[in-house]
Formats: sequence, C-alpha cells, structure tokens
Amino acid sequence: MRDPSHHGAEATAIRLASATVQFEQKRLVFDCAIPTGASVAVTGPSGAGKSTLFNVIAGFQPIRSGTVEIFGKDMAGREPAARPVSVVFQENNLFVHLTVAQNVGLGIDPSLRLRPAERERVEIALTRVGLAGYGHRMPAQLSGGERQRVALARALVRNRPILLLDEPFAALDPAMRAEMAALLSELRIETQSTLLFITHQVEDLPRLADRAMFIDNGAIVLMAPLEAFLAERQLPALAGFLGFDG
Ligand SMILES: Nc1ncnc2c1ncn2[C@@H]1O[C@H](COP(=O)(O)OP(=O)(O)OP(=O)(O)O)[C@@H](O)[C@H]1O
Repeated sequence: MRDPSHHGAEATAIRLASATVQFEQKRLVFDCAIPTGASVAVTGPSGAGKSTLFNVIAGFQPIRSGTVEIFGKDMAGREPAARPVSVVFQENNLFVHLTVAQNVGLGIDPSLRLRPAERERVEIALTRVGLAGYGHRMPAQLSGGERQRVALARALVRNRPILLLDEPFAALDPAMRAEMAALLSELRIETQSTLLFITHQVEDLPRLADRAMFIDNGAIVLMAPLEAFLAERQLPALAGFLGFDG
C-alpha cells in the first residue's frame, strides 16, 4: 500500500516504481524514492542508463510499464513542459542564433515576448550565475563553462522544484568544477529544489550530493546517504568508480 497521508506524498519528490523502458537491445527498470530537497549524485558506467533515467523523469522517454510519480502525482501522459522538472543537458542547450538573454528568456516564454519585469528576471538570473552583462552575446562567444551557466540561468527562471543536471561539470577544468559545485550548492539551498546530477567523478560527490545512486545495467542497484555510499564495499561494479579496485 502507498502511504495515504498527504504529508507522506509531499515528502517524496520523485517515486519510480518498476518504471520500464524497452529499447531494441535493452530493457531498463527503475525503482527509487527521492526525498524532497535531496541532492543526489547519479553514477554508473557508460551505457548503464543514467541519461535514460533523466529522460524518464522529465517525460522525454515514454515508459512501457510501471509508474513515475512526482510530488505524489502520477505523470502518465504528462508532457515534459507540464512536469515540475527542468533539465540541463550536457551540451546543445542553447540556440546558436539567439543571444544569451534570449536563450534565458525562452525559459519564461517560448515566443520571447517578455515584459520589462520578465527581462529583469533574465538579468537577475544571469547575474546569479556570474554572467551579468553577457546578455547581448551570442553562444559562440562564450566558453563551454559559460554556456553551461547560461543553460542553468534558463533553468532558474523556469522556477521548477526539480532540477536534473546531466554532467554539469564535464566541460570544466578542476577550478571551474569547484566553482560550479559551490554555485549549484548555493542555488539549491536558495531555491529549496530537489537536485539530481550525473557525474563520472567521485570527487564531485562531497561537493554537492547528500546521497548518491549507482546505476548498473539498466537498474538502480544502490541509493544511499553519501557516507554509506562512499563506504560501500559489497558491489564490485561500484568499486571501480570509488577507486577501491586497484
Ligand atoms: N534511443 C535509444 N534507442 C536504443 N537504445 C538506446 C537509446 N538510448 C539509449 N539506449 C541504450 O540504453 C542504454 C542506456 O543508455 P544511457 O544513455 O541512458 O546511458 P548512460 O548511463 O547515460 O551512459 P553515458 O555515461 O555513456 O552517457 C545503453 O545501452 C544505450 O545504448
């Protein structure tokens, strides 16, 4: 039986129950319950199903069976735009023919008819990610890390309570990684959002995550508070990621 109390439903941001994706060569089945306000590192080998998990939560990938519930509501048949979720992809987040400000403005209104107060919100979001004054630039005039931050600013103006970040640190050098993690950590607390981020590097976990999951071969094989996750010694597949196999 599901927890029937209103409070119980709200305390869980994302609940997947046998959410099943069938590709030609592969079946993925996801089960998890992610508490509201959590910051979850999503780890696992290449091809394990991390991006597919995000697509299932955001609604880009249909499921064949099982359920996806967000804040206690079944998401079946709900388009991505109608879900309380923002995704920042690893790349290709920006329209190259639009300015930075326009790219952020798309998060408020896809037709870009912005009122002055909405333009102000775009400026505030750009300032928040350290890009004040960059609004008139084109994406090609930015570094990879700056483009990532523009995509983050767009997610901020969308103001959705769940934020999914696909490898937010991948394009960044070590100093920038630490800076981005600090920014995300602050934003998460300010906006009280629930955060999931994909990473291939164990150093990113203590910077931003309060728990972590390990996906292997199309299933979430472990989700645990950060300390327990980092101390896990029973899963051979996880040992390589944590650096205990050498
Ligand atoms: N559209 C698709 N059609 C068929 N198979 C797919 C499709 N998308 C993903 N797959 C397969 O599903 C599995 C999971 O892919 P996914 O992209 O979710 O992995 P990942 O963990 O994000 O990998 P990476 O770390 O390399 O990005 C892989 O075996 C992949 O080949």
